[in-house]
Amino acid sequence: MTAIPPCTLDAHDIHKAYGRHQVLRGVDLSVTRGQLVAVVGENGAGKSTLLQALAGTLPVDRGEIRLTGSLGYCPQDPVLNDNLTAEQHLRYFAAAHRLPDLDHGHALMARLGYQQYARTPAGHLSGGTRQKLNLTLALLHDPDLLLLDEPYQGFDWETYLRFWELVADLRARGTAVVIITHLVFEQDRFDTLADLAQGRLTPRTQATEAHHVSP
Ligand SMILES: Nc1ncnc2c1ncn2[C@@H]1O[C@H](COP(=O)(O)OP(=O)(O)OP(=O)(O)O)[C@@H](O)[C@H]1O
Repeated sequence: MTAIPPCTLDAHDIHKAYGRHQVLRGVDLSVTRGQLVAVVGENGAGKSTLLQALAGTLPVDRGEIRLTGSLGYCPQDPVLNDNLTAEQHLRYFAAAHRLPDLDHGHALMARLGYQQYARTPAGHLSGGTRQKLNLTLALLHDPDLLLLDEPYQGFDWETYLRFWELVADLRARGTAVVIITHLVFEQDRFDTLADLAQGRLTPRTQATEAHHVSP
């Protein structure tokens, strides 16, 4: 009998309230290697709350989250030190992840097209470039699971297309990716659309022919 590969992420019965405002009311989500999952839902539905909970940056009130492997998390608002350059951010994060060099970081910078800003303090970067750096930092250690909260806000069209090429490569190598998105036109790109409403997540499996839609 073939063994079923373990889920990269397995979240069960997640509850989270802010005071008396119950935002998550029993969310279940399983993500396997190479799976690309979209989390959709209205403004205020709790998508960012869910991603923060999955990333472990927000304690939950109830439920269980199991993660196999390493995690990369790209929050909605870049968490950068305005006084450090893009290059210095790479250096700090590389040290934190005990990476031997910055080669991967430099490759990501080049791929996302902002290497000319390597020596610019983050406080002087444009919103889109800050977002590119945010994404680079989440990808630096080549995580097994990537959680992205509206990662392409502020990206120009060229960068947006490069972003999707990058995601396709990651997925082909087995990275599991969860993305919060509001863009209806791109929803065919995902294996699964998971709808967050009334504090619960309802997954819808996409048609298989939709996997390789060109930009
Ligand atoms: N730290 C907080 N304290 C209190 N309430 C919060 C906090 N963070 C979020 N909320 C509330 O929880 C609800 C869910 O917020 P969240 O940001 O998770 O929604 P979202 O689906 O990501 O929204 P959007 O699509 O607008 O980004 C909202 O009503 C929001 O006001």
